[in-house]
Amino acid sequence: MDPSDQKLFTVVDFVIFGVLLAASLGIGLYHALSGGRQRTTQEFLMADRSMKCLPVSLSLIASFQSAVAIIGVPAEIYTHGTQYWFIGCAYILGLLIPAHVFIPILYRLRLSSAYQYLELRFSKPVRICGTLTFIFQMVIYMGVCVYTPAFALNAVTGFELWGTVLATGLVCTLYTTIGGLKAVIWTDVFQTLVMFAGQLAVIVVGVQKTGGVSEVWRKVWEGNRISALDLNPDPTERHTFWTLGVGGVFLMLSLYGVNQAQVQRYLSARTEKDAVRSCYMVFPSLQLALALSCVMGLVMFACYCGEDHSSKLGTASRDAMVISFVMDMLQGLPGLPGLFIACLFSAALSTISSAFNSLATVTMEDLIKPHFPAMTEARATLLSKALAMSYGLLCLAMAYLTHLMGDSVLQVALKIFGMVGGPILGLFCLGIFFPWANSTGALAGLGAGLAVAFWVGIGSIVTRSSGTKSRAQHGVACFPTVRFYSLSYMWYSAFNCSTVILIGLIISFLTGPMKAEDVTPGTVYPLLGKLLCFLPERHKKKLCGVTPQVQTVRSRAAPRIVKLLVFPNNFWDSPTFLFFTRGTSTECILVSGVVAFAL
Ligand SMILES: CC(C)(CO)[C@@H](O)C(=O)NCCC(=O)O
Ligand code: NA
Repeated sequence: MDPSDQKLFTVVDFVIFGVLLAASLGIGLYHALSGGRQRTTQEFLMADRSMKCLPVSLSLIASFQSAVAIIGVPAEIYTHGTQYWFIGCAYILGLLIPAHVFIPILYRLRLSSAYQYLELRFSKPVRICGTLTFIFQMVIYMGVCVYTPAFALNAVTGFELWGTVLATGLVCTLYTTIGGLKAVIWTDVFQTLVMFAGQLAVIVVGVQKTGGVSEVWRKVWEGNRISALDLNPDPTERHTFWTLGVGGVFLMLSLYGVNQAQVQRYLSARTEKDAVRSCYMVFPSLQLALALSCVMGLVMFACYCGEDHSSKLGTASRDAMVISFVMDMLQGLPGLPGLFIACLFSAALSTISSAFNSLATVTMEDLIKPHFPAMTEARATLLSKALAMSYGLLCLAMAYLTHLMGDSVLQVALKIFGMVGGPILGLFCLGIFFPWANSTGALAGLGAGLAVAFWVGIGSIVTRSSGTKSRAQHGVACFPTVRFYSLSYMWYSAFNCSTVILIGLIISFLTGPMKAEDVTPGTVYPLLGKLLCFLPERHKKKLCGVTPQVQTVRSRAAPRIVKLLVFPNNFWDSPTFLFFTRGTSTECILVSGVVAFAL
């Protein structure tokens, strides 16, 4: 560290940063020594399925709100104005659909890994392909997450880059390995609060130094940074209402609907109601997080008036400029630079800890356990801990790979979500909404989805064109493929998800669609049945695969044989009813057993 930094960071700052690390480790240690002492995989990976909704909801926000968002969003607003803020519109459907479609289905199946669903609905190979795709996504993403704060800090303050990466990775690995999911969730709660506090501090000080709210407003208004709703339908336009508000819904679904890191949190909730409620509670907090990042970008603009400070920093990165702005603002206010660094690292730690734990879970549940059904619980837990630790170390290696990429970090992260998360979302949608889809279709769909995703994604990197077109270039005639490569990255999730569904359905129909009675009960959401509620009952049954199965069982109440009509996919209409006929009368029982009455 050179001498100028010693002015920037006082003892108080180092203490605050130290407290963050110590508190995170302390929470890890507490959960290693309390409760069941992390001796079962149920506790280590599922937090004993006993979490209440408040910690779960704060933890849900923390998973995908990393230093990438803290630095990347202000950099985006500073450069391009507030258009990105409209992604907040996508949070509505992006959280309502997970709460009312994905959570009920996944929670009621009592899964441990989201990808178990794929085996129940399709087959084992689909589950394994889904799991491998998820691992690929999270491993690349966590590299970006651990690298970003270290890189930005290094560019501005001269903190040793690889030392910072190593420290973050190791601290996180340690508390994740000893404390399990409980520690991950409770550190998330603490870290989310630190994250909000740090951003708020920068904004308050920044507004004050720029001369008050009205002055900030005047400058960003005159500087043309307040964007009107852009309704341009062109899919190559990087940020418009359609790319953000509609494409963003698919991005949100891939993160909040089917990503293991989030699904694991829903499954760790005490009850389904807690899981749904926590998903609802994400909405205001995520809006707050978005607003804080956007306002920080505006304050930065008001302060610098759009000047290009990158030459001063010796780096062309807008991301590093955000840190330099923050340090400018907070200089001479003991404690605040430390709080902001703590905020940055809180965001990063809470994301990579979720990644480590979810990766350990899927590797254990989807790849290892099925092959060793006789494994003892003690050994399985030990192995899970070893996995969490190995992914921690792998994360360090991935940080090095990110180092070689070099793009706006926000764009890199959102591209990964779209390119790899989009096809996984497609796989789940195929299973949940289309009862005819079969296993061959799912595999072909996933393969095609990933192939197209990488074709467009890599094409855009090579031709440097993903939605980077400016208005001046509109008239330029391009080759159709180049235009294809310039698809806005905000459409990646929707586009890749649709490819999987389309190819999946075509192949399913060619190879013989799934019959209603072969679909595992509880794995399909009768979407068509809900949409076509005006149709007569028997047509609806055909369309959404709710033909009752006739099962003959011996009832305990009446020891003779009764016929049981089970509506396999109609479980959605909770509470679930079982109809059974006895002689000429039909009886209906509420499965929960609270009410039983004769029809
Ligand atoms: C995931 C969203 C889009 C939700 O607003 C946002 O948190 C975001 O832009 N995240 C970027 C990725 C990251 O922060 O690691
Ligand atoms: Na985070």
